[in-house]
Amino acid sequence: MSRNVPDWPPVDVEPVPVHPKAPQAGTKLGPHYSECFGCGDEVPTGLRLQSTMGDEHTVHSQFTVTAAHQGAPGLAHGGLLAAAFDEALGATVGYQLRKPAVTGRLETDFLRPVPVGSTLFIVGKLDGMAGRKVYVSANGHLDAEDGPIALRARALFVIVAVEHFTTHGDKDAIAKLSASSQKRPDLNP
Ligand SMILES: CCCCCCCCCC(=O)SCCNC(=O)CCNC(=O)[C@H](O)C(C)(C)COP(=O)(O)OP(=O)(O)OC[C@H]1O[C@@H](n2cnc3c(N)ncnc32)[C@H](O)[C@@H]1OP(=O)(O)O
Repeated sequence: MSRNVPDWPPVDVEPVPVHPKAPQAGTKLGPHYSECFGCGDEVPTGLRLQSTMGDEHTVHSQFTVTAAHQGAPGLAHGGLLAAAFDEALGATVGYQLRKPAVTGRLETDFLRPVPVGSTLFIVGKLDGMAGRKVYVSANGHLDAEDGPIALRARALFVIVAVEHFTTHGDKDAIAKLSASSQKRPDLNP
């Protein structure tokens, strides 16, 4: 079945300026915040995505689907898969720009069912930037780096000031993020 996919990025973009201190290829990333639903190691019900820097400005993330992630019997819930991609795309942006950014728009194509027990190998890549807008996309391969693509996602992240998190979230957000970051000397060269 053919699918009409709109142009991407949808606007003229510049290359994304990767931060000179972005982690080297092969570096294991995250959790960027121990209480993050997507990657945190202190969230029993979290997705626990594990990410690694790849070559050519990519980030590779793995997400294993458990019984807690079901929608239909034996199959992953679609919204939860979108959450996993939000995390993987956010890591692709955040670790490479080293600037705070939030998801403005996220679109997901579900191409194959994702069974409980399977692992998605998600490869996120930076597609370009226009002002504060960062365009990023990812493919999710089923059960192997070169497995069939089960999901595709595209997102717009918007760079924000750090005050975004203290104003709208927790007044101690910066201290909490900093404390999580201090546990990761590999990310603070
Ligand atoms: C290492 C770190 C790893 C981190 C991983 C974390 C992964 C998880 C990431 C998340 O889930 S973040 C949480 C979910 N997202 C939010 O809660 C964001 C809520 N939305 C907002 O706070 C604001 O709407 C937002 C900051 C996105 C934008 O508000 P602003 O007032 O700062 O900017 P503005 O509205 O002027 O938009 C800036 C540009 O983006 C464009 N834009 C914003 N939202 C858009 C949208 N939905 N679609 C298309 N364009 C959009 C907007 O048109 C504009 O384009 P131009 O510069 O060309 O004028």
